[in-house]
Amino acid sequence: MTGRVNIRELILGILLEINKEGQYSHIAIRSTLEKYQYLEKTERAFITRVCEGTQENQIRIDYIINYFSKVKVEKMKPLIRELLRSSVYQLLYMDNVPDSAVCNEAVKLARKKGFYNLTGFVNGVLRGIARDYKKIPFPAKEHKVEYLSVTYSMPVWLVVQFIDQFGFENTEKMLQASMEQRPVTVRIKEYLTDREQVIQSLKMEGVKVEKAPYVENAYYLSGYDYLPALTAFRMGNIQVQDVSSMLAGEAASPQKGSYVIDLCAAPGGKTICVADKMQGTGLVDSRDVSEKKADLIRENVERMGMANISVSVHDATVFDHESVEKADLVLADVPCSGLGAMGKKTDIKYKITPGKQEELVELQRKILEQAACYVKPGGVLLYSTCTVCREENLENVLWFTREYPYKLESIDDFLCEELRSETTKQGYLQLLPGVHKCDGFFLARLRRIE
Ligand SMILES: C[S@@+](CC[C@H](N)C(=O)[O-])C[C@H]1O[C@@H](n2cnc3c(N)ncnc32)[C@H](O)[C@@H]1O
Repeated sequence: MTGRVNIRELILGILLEINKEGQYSHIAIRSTLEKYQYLEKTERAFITRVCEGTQENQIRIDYIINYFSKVKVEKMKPLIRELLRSSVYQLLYMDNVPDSAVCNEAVKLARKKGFYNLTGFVNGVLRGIARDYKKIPFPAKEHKVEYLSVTYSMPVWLVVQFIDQFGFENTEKMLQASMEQRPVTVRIKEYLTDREQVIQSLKMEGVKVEKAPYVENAYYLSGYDYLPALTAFRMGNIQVQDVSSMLAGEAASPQKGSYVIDLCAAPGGKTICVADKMQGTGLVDSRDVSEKKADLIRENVERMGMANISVSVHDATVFDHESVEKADLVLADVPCSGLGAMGKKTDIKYKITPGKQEELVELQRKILEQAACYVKPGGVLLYSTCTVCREENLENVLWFTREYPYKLESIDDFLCEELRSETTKQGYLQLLPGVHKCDGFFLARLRRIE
């Protein structure tokens, strides 16, 4: 590794930024990598892997450290805590890094950062773990909450909520799935696009293309270096989107010529999907809360070559007189806790708290209140989130149907046989990672009755 900078010191800096200063992990990692652009590819990969892995497995790693250390993790100096965490990750999850190197580097770094009196402590804890890791008594399966929390590094309050809502078995499937890697999923554009030709072009560039489940034009891609460099991407024939999100477009299923308002649209996934389904007709009025977000939509709309989309900045919690009873279809793909995609965003599970969840429910209902006014009588409101929490999903929809003149209507006609169930007949679908073959997601189709 290069002598110019200590890679493990950079990792320490990133982890402190995330856990002490509350930064999102992908932002902290990205800004460090941008700052040190001269690093070699292997060094960049090492930094990303250790930071993401340490974050993802933090609760389990802390359990291990606490077993070997008299001072508990939460009482440690932040720098020593992050140093131990990232070193334990390397010891236990990275076979190609020798244990002695991990321990020596950690001791050197503790000394460099001025913690001379703690070098013996750091050394003792790490060598103890390297030697006796197999002796740790991890929680047994009978202790359901602790077992799931430590095995899958999931905060206890979320484990309790999940078991209550989905039962133990489904919760374990969800948590297991959240730790597995899945290939990137893309939607191949429908309108004026020859799907077979797009697949051929991807294959010719060495990409492995596999059919993804549930949606006709959903595919898994792997084996490429840089997705934006692929011809199919540059030509606007494919759009990165999880199958769960594509299902919102399926359930929305707009008529040709419709006027659609997408209230929370960035980066534009569902906007594009719905506009594509209208085959160049009608208009999708695509909105988000800031200019920065609107630009993200514009970038994607332009690349995909969609003419029936207009993009603007609008706060969905603020009433818009101009839109009253104008839309055939309103999409309310609201901000949410994002726990359906916790496998992709490793720190989401630590950032959300019961208080933040309550605030989100309030925001979601505020957006729904406005959305209710924009749908024409007889029109459709499609509510969706990328989370699994009942409070943000079914409970919001049931509240909405009590307060506003809407009723849930069956989505069975828009879904493949495999996804149809009692709830889809009633008008909603809760997807769970590990139970379904996609991210966690919720969608409900509501018809305005007066
Ligand atoms: C789940 S994401 C939307 C994803 C998007 N529909 C797609 O398919 O690509 C939620 C969006 O809500 C936006 N948002 C948050 N608060 C908002 C508000 N008050 N008004 C409008 N949009 C808001 C966020 O900026 C974010 O882009």
